[in-house]
Amino acid sequence: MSAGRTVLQQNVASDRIVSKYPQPFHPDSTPYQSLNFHPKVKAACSDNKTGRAGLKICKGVLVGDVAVGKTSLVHRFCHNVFERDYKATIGVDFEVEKFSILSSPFTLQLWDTAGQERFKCIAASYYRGANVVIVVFDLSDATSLSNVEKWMDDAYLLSEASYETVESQAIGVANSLQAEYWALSSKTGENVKEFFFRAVSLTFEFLVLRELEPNGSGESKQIGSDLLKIERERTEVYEERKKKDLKCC
Ligand SMILES: Nc1nc2c(ncn2[C@@H]2O[C@H](COP(=O)(O)OP(=O)(O)OP(=O)(O)O)[C@@H](O)[C@H]2O)c(=O)[nH]1
Repeated sequence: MSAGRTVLQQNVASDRIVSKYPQPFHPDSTPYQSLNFHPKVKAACSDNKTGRAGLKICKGVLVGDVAVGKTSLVHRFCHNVFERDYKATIGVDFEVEKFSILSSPFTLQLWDTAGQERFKCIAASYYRGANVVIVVFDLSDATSLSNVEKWMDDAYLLSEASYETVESQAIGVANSLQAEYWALSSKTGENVKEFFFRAVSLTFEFLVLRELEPNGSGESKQIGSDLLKIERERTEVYEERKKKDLKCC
């Protein structure tokens, strides 16, 4: 936790409190159209005698091409710093951020994976059990967008395109993957907090709803599991490829 942040009860910093449903980057850039937390989630959190909405942890994994800005994004959000000099991630880095969402504690584990080809196999093992997968690309590098689909194991190639064209294509890619798109800058900090608040709140809502289901932790097909579904498919394809050879570390 950065020095200078006010720390409240349960070790949650004052700037990690979510009381309103964070909105998407753009209404067209998300499959999640709710404007508010689910009424059941609100009710469970306001009447938390059962403790059902308490002590939740979620796992978020950042993936994407080499040097697209995964580490910078994590450092901007977790420590409010930006480093101009590129230092390659070796293997995987790990951060923990504590939130209070609708007055319930919620912990986000962030796994920042390396984009370099030689670390891909290591990164794949960290995807398992992820509640949210964040695929990062560089808006100034159309190739890194075309590789988003490689990361999600879908074939879709982009030609040379302007920033606006890349962005509208990115929204299309996100829509086709049932994922949500955000443009942000780790350099200036623009949209970084909004993005993580959104990601952690959607995951929180999903986990609370899943717990409120009659049979407890039944498999739901909403938010987190969509992301998990994509990831599971990705991991399955990866496992298949691994069997067929592929130079793996
Ligand atoms: N202008 C600008 N530069 C950025 C931004 N985010 C990252 N960078 C720069 O991009 C370079 C790569 O950033 P990293 O965060 O290390 O990239 P990465 O994806 O973690 O790299 P690997 O872990 O090796 O895959 C660095 O020189 C950063 O300063 C951004 O939002 N704007």
